[in-house]
Amino acid sequence: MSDTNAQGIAVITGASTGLGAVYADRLARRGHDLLLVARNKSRLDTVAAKIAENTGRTVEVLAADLADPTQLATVETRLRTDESISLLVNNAGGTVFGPLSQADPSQMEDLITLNVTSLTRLTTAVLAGFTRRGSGTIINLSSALALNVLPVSAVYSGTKSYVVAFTQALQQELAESEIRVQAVFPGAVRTEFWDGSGIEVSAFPEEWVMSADDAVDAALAGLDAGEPMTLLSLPDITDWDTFDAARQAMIPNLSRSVPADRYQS
Ligand SMILES: NC(=O)C1=CN([C@@H]2O[C@H](COP(=O)(O)OP(=O)(O)OC[C@H]3O[C@@H](n4cnc5c(N)ncnc54)[C@H](OP(=O)(O)O)[C@@H]3O)[C@@H](O)[C@H]2O)C=CC1
Ligand SMILES: N[C@@H](C=O)C(=O)O
Repeated sequence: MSDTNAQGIAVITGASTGLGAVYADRLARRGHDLLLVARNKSRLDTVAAKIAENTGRTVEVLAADLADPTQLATVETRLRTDESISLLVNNAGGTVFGPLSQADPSQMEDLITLNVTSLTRLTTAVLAGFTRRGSGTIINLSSALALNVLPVSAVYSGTKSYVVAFTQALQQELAESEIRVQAVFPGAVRTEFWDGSGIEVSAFPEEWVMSADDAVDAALAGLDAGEPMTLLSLPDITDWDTFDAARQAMIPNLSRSVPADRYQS
């Protein structure tokens, strides 16, 4: 699945800072031209100018709020129609941590719109061209909190679990094609993600928190190795295989004409 000396445009959402800005740098160094998406145009311009100067690649920016249907549609149209696009990183995402009983429903809805709806619509849009051209790569940012579900992460963990199921289904749908889909599970990474989230990343022990540089380099190493699921700090990836094998082992018994014995009197 390596895309070293890559061709084509890589589209990275949430590229104005954090993991997205590092993905942009690394993918440009691998030979991609870039289309960078986020809300803050001046920050995007700064990231783009630096990468263009360092790598000589063409770097375009598209300022868009992916939680806004009209602005999202503009990005979708570009993904659906630009035949040069070869890679999409669905990285833009946010969080709010706290008990759901005290949550603002509108804020939760906005989180779902960004983390789930925009990722789904952008993937659908880019797949149209990937399917026509018979190749392409999609990288979906999930989270360790898809697996480490906490009392304060009902909506965030829910959105990131969606990313896992969505990615697994797509991997099956596209298994016979040259289109690759990877889910990435970062643990805590030192970025602006934590600002205003309800949790101070500075309160975590140093050994829990990865740098954005290390996180993206590890994620791309997982991509190069052909991993469908990349759990950045998990020492043994076969732990994931064991976990997923247990899920699959249940499948033959998940739909039967009669309830399980324990539900019958
Ligand atoms: N940091 C961490 O500990 C972890 C992060 N992740 C995931 O990794 C991904 C990247 O996180 P990280 O880099 O840390 O986050 P940051 O908060 O550092 O960056 C988020 C990026 O998304 C953009 N963004 C936010 N909202 C929108 C929006 N409505 N429309 C368009 N762009 C938007 C931001 O730019 P702008 O404000 O300009 O729009 C920014 O470029 C997320 O999906 C996150 O859930 C997963 C696990 C752990
Ligand atoms: N994955 C991180 C947040 O999304 C974490 O594990 O804290």
